[in-house]
Amino acid sequence: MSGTTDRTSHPDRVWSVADHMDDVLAKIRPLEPIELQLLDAQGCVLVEDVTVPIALPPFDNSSMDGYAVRVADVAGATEEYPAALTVVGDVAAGTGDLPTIGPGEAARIMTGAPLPPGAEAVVPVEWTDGGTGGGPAATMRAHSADPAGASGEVRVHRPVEARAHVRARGSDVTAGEPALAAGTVLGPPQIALLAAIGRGSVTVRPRPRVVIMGTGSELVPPGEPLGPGQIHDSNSFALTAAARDAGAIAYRVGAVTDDAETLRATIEDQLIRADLIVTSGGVSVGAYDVVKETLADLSGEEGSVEFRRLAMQPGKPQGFGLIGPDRTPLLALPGNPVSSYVSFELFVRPAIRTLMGLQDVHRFTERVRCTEDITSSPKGKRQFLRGRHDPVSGTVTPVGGAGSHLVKALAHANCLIAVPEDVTDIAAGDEVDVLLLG
Ligand SMILES: Nc1nc2c(c(=O)[nH]1)N[C@H]1C(S)=C(S)[C@@H](COP(=O)(O)OP(=O)(O)OC[C@H]3O[C@@H](n4cnc5c(N)ncnc54)[C@H](O)[C@@H]3O)O[C@H]1N2
Ligand code: MOO
Repeated sequence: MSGTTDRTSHPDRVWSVADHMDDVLAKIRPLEPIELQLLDAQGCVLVEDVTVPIALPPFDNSSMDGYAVRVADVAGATEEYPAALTVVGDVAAGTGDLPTIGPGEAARIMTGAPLPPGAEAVVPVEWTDGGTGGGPAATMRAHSADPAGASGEVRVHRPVEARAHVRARGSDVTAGEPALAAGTVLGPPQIALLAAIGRGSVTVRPRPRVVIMGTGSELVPPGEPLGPGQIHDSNSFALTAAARDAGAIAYRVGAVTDDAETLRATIEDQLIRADLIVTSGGVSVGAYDVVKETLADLSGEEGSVEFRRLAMQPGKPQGFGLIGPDRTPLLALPGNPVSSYVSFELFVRPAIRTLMGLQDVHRFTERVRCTEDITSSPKGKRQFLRGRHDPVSGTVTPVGGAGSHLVKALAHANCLIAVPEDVTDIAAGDEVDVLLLG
């Protein structure tokens, strides 16, 4: 993001979205790498170059259920004039004890089983009589139901070329070649490769542990009845879900009442398990805005949190600082539900992804045509309206209004429409930038 050069924190300063984001990201470092079990490393960034220790496949093996044969024995075979071979045994996947295939012999072989010595190719069972003495087989009989299938005679109906239906040793990877480079994000396919080459653990940057704290004496958890003046706590749930979605291990702390001592004690308790703390609510100018009241007073060993006004709507009031002995980053988001979510998308998500060591920390932005007029975006502020992006027509339609309490519209949006600071009106058909939320 570009930023202006004025970084002084004068209380009257109004921060641009870009400057606040730059300031947050400049003070956050990727977490130290640790060794994690493979599945715990999902979604993490690899910090080692992984080399293949063993060839894959480790041995020549069959790609079909069928018969391991010598090519000359089945040359010219047809259904009318089949090649009759003596079955000398079964080779199941996992077998180490292999029969040797001599002239005129075959072994029943299963997909993934090692090609036995002497065999040059595999004939699928469908090209044989399956040892029944009848017509073409559709399948093999289970060994448990017909142990005799591993012996007797099989009639082969078609010839095969050398190495047909054989997966060669090392045809996937060879020992010593690079498997994955440092910097790779471990998704399911990368975890497949690591497991296949025998890696049970890898060195990665861990997922950040993010503590999400709702604040406000009016808040009641969903599932409990509301008393007079109360509302359900939705922010701590939305932000916890968003933190998980960003890649974090998220811990939700139920709503803390508007009491400075309780808030201070709760934050102190949570610091032990947090790489990042996110609060919602209590950052404006009211008489009960205890997040601001409590955190603005921190000093010395406790660290510090600065409260700012941003040229942004929603999301004007924001707090950011480094607190506690480890200087844990804390982002204090405004309480209005849409404000807290939009603030998360713009500032917390990139912070989480920076802690993870990821390169792409921001949501993808696209420029698309707006289907409706947008009027009265506040001058001098970057407005983020909720929108429904249609990738087929390349358009976006605003959902709901600008109110930062409109949770339903948020739930029906799949993008944020960014209206620049110097723009107040957008006409239907004009192009706008959208941040894609999916
Ligand atoms: N006189 C002024 N008043 C306000 C200003 C201002 O500049 N001058 N700014 C407004 C803006 S913009 C915002 S945003 C809010 C921010 O307020 P707070 O961060 O102090 O948030 P609260 O007052 O605690 O709550 C605001 C609103 O959101 C509801 N809320 C809070 N937490 C939750 C939650 N976990 N789940 C669901 N809803 C929540 C709360 O009940 C309030 O309705 O300040 C404006 N005021
Ligand atoms: O900035 Mo507040 O976040 O507009 O509702």
